[in-house]
Amino acid sequence: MFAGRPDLNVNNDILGGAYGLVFQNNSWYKSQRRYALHVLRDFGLGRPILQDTIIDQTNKMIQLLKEFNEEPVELTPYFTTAVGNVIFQLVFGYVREHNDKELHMFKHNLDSVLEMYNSLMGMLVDISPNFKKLDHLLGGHYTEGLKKNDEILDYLRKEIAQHKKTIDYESEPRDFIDSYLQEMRRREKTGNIEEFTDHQLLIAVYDLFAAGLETTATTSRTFIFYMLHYPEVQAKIHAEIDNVIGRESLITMVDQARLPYLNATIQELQRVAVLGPLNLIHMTLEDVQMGKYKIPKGTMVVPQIQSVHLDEKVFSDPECLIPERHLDENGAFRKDDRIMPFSLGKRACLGESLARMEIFLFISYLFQKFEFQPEEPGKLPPFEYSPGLIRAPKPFNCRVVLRK
Ligand code: HEM
Repeated sequence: MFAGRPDLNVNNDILGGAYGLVFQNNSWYKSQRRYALHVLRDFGLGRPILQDTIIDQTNKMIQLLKEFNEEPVELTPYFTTAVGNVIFQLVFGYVREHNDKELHMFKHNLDSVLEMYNSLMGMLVDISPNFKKLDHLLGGHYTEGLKKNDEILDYLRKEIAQHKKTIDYESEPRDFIDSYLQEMRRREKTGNIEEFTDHQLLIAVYDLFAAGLETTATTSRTFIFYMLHYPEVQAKIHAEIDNVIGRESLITMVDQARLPYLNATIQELQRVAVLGPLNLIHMTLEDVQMGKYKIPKGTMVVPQIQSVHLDEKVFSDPECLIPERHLDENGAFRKDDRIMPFSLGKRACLGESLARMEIFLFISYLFQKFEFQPEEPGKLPPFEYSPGLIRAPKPFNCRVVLRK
């Protein structure tokens, strides 16, 4: 009933209409969602390509951070490279170097487009496209955002064209684009193309970056932010990793169940950090009766995750990070369904398993090797956030100290 998405005018400008995996047409979202989930499962579980990429990217990040020799560093670009490369691997079948200009330009362009959604002009355009005529009076950000959007689309079109030249339709797919092209070919043969078109592929790929990059990178960076504020929690994570895994051993997803304190801290972080306070907009697909209220079909609904995560009736001291609340009396991890950073229901995050794998592996490896300290003793980064749909701590420096 709540599984629809509104038809936003901004999406006509950015995505050419209701396509992709986030804002796609409400009558066929299920088939696209199912297909994307199938591909993610294939690369994540069927063949552990993504786990290998995450571990490789984390090791590269560790090498780069060592080079700072404990001098202050801002971590955003390192998480951008690592998370960006996991999506590059998934979608394009290759990764980029840390200092690769195109990867960071790609992320910069995506940030500009996400800002458009949140801008005053973005909201006005949703009321009427005519407001675009006033963009120059408000600084021209909307027009600028559309230029960046064109650059992203051009980049993705080039990648898809390259895949079309090099794909082997009979072999295992190399990545998401190959899988999708093979599905299109199968459907062509049966005369059943439906919504599996070039444009849908383009926007689906776009959405994997738009939905998967900033979210995962910011969650990981916010984890470090909180560990600066809670050194006693950091010390317990170190102790658990030392006892269970050791300082040198490889960590894989099999080890996750052996690290209850780390799992509890990640769950608690995802509760307290409220990465997406306003979630994504939903729309009712039919009339809904909720108690005494009737919500007509086609109403926009904005679920507010923080109304649960930060409700003191649900969690005592809701603003404090207390991993122990997710451990039972034997120290075993308790998953809490009231904590829903990936949302709920038919439109819940499509990349949840991938994101969970990334966060677990990044964090476990980084804390196996490093202690994270404030830039100066006692100089903690303030709880201040950059404006936007995603609640991201403002950039902060920290010292990355190799554990002896
Ligand atoms: C920590 C990381 C992440 C968080 C917290 C997160 C959270 C969310 C949330 C709250 C939604 C909205 C669900 C709703 O409307 O009810 C969403 C949707 C979505 N996410 Fe994620 N996400 C993360 C990572 C990822 C990754 C890695 C990918 C894929 C590469 C991804 C792909 C998507 C897609 C495609 C949707 C739209 C689903 C639909 O409309 O059916 N996300 N995510």
